Amino acid sequence: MEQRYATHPAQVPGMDTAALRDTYLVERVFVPGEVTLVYTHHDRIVLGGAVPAGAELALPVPPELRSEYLLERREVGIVNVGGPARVVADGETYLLPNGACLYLGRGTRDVVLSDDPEGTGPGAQLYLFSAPAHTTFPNALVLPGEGTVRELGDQLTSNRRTLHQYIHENGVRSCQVVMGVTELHPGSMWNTMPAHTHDRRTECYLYFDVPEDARVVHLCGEPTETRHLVVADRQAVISPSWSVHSGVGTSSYRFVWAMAGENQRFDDMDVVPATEVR
Ligand SMILES: O=C(O)C(=O)C[C@H](O)C(=O)CO
Ligand SMILES: [Zn+2]
Repeated sequence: MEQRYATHPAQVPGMDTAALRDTYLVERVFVPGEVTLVYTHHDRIVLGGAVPAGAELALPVPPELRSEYLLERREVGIVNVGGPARVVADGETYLLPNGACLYLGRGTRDVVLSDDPEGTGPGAQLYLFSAPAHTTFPNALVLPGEGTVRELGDQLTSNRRTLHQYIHENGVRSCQVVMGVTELHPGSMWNTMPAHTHDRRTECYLYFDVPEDARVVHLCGEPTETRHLVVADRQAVISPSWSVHSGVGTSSYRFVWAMAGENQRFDDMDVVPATEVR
């Protein structure tokens, strides 16, 4: 499993584009027929993707975790960003249409990922976001639109968007993971502007439904020492607790946001007025 070690904000000014991308961007999340996992030491998050491509994929247990199975001491949030999926967890079957979110708690041992055999169209693409878990919460499936919905932004500021909270304090309960999906309305391009940081949590974004010829310019770094990453469809960004995480696309898109750390309070964020960003 690829490992990304924790970074200090003072390292960023010395990073060129390649170093920024090697450190904070995960370019190949979805590989047909595989489960890919990346371990970041920022809050010991494991993120990755599973593309069954007609096969059945078991959640792997990377030797670096020194566990009997992936969720022995962990929990995972899964969002399907592809075609209809099926997840069988310790014998329980969950069917995930595009946009659905499944939470699997600590102690869930046998997890098998596949395309929904009754599904049609493209194959499943499951985004995985895992954090250490100190206790067990029940497995739970949330279908698109069933979570807590927030309507944000305005067309006039090109950031009109719908934010779906799935795993959070007032939704599906978990130890650390907070997870949801934000969709930009047609013609809106900016997410998370004004930007913010939250020193209590690391946050990762997986951008998806980015047209093939489009890109998202993702703003990162400390508020007064920003850098950017040019992100393509189905690529993920690791945002340390001290980093802003905002993006503007050359087209509208969706993204999965997911956090882990000290608390699970979604609104616990330190907003940075656009006038103060450098
Ligand atoms: O578009 C947005 O705004 C978001 O999706 C914000 C993220 O959920 C986030 O950064 C929460 O801390
Ligand atoms: Zn955030």
